[in-house]
Amino acid sequence: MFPLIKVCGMTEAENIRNVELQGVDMIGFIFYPKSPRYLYQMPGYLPACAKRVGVFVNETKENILMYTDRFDLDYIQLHGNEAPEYCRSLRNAGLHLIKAFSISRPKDLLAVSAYNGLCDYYLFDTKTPQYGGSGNQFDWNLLHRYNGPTPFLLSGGINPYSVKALREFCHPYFAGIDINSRFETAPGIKDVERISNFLKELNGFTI
Ligand SMILES: O=C(O)c1ccccc1NCC(=O)[C@H](O)[C@H](O)COP(=O)(O)O
Repeated sequence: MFPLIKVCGMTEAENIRNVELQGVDMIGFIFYPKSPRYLYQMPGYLPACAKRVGVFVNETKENILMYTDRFDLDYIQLHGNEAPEYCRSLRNAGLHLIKAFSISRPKDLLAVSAYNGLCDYYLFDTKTPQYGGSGNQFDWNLLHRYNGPTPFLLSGGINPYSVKALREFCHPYFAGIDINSRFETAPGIKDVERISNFLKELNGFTI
């Protein structure tokens, strides 16, 4: 099986249930009001097998704790300019963290080491003024300068045609992928068939 699969930016109950049935490992909910995938009300279904990931951008600790409690979140994904000390304080409160880093050039990886030991995963995404969900890919070769120790999710513009590149991508700390806008019929609504076909292809089945 391919490493971890996270599907991000889900909003609607039946859609969540059907995506979870594809065997994905993590499902992300975006609690950032400026995102077109903002989850503004509790869906009628939340994942029971896939881990629940709450995505936040420069959010207060108080609100993060409130959402964690309300949605029973397994991971908190920090997608803004959150400092290492802020991550430490969330970790000390018992939260499991995924810290996102926006990558467009080698120097963007310099900030990463300050977060070592504070996060369960890093998520390397494409730099965009909207913080995430750009649908654009960055140069994955830049990640060969990253030498751990935190495992990472690869993100940013992954699409149904990324299978070959993903199967060829090799890195000792590569833990999985995060998919989002390239698998949507509308913001926040995922195309289950597109995801299903993609996962079959990724795992080596022909479709
Ligand atoms: O998806 C959003 O709208 C979003 C907005 C603000 C912060 C984070 C956001 N998404 C977080 C993710 O983990 C996305 O999956 C990631 O940015 C990749 O998205 P895409 O390029 O669309 O595959």
